[in-house]
Amino acid sequence: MSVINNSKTLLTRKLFSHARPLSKDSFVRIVEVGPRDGLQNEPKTVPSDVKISLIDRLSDTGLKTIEVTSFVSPKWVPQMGDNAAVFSGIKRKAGISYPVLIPNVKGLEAALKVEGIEEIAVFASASDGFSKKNVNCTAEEGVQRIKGVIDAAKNHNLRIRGYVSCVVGCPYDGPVHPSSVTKVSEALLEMGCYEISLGDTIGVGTKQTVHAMIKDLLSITTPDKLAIHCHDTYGQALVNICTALELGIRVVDSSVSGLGGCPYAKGATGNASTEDVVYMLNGMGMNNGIDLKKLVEAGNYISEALGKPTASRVNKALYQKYNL
Ligand SMILES: CC(C)(COP(=O)([O-])OP(=O)([O-])OC[C@H]1O[C@@H](n2cnc3c(N)ncnc32)[C@H](O)[C@@H]1OP(=O)([O-])[O-])[C@@H](O)C(=O)NCCC(=O)NCCSC(=O)C[C@@](C)(O)CC(=O)[O-]
Repeated sequence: MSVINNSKTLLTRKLFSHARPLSKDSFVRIVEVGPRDGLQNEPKTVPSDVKISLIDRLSDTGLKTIEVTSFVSPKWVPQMGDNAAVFSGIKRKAGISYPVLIPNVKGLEAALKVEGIEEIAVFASASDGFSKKNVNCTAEEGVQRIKGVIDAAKNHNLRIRGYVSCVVGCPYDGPVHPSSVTKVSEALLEMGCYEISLGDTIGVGTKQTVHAMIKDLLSITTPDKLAIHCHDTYGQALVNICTALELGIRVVDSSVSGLGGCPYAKGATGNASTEDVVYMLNGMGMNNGIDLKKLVEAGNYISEALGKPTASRVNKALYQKYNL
């Protein structure tokens, strides 16, 4: 289906024109996690060429960071079993970082065999319950395992991003105290992560709990070392992202078409959709460098490939209503 035709150009310009001239300070970097966080939870195998085509489309939208895949055990997450083929198949563009998620040294070794991997992401949990289900060890053991990965990665000059999951609530342990998040984040920063992405894995956070969690972190670090990663299970993702922006965070993780969820976090839905985040940022006058129309097209591509409706409200409104 043609996404745009000439007769609709005027309408399109109107719809996509709300970005205002912005100060440098207001730039927000979006980390697109759809190809990894988004697809890892899909029950049916997504063909590698579909994943590659999605990433190539995303590379044309203006995104500066696209998480491509994970090198986790295929026994645990079969959907990511084609990691090397997917990474090798994409057309990498200059100026875009393509991190991959790494759980252990074995995963790092596998990633190092693939040409072109320059950035990795490691992941820990602020709660024991989720850590045990997700990586088969306690949160503390998980941090020690990550240390091994980071020490080895440093020998290869890789950039290392850190995730902390369950930053406000755990599906197994319940509410998570901010101090647990601060403790794990501090350890990862000290080990050499350039940034910590704060994952509300099951989307239970509210303005108040997310605010308290970030405030606690700001006693040991600065907002430029933090990113926010919200799942939208309870419809709070955009509010929680705004809360992070108000506290000075300028990196937002999101997932095209609102794909996603973690196979080991029961009931968790997808991330905040990248289309919704970009629309919101544009409306707030916060520059992000992303072409919303191309993003909507990428979102529509993957929704059609998966045979399910988009979870993005903005995608629905712009694509389906106006047939762009
Ligand atoms: C960490 C382990 C491996 C421990 O799993 P384990 O079973 O304790 O590990 P193991 O060392 O006993 O290995 C089991 C088997 O897996 C193999 N194996 C072991 N490691 C690898 C590897 N890297 N690549 C390929 N194969 C591997 C290993 O060789 C062995 O194979 P076997 O001998 O039975 O044939 C496992 O628990 C795992 O892979 N977990 C990952 C789960 C996952 O991917 N979860 C989703 C990502 S996290 C997330 O989504 C949250 C986030 C980041 O988005 C932020 C947020 O939203 O909060």
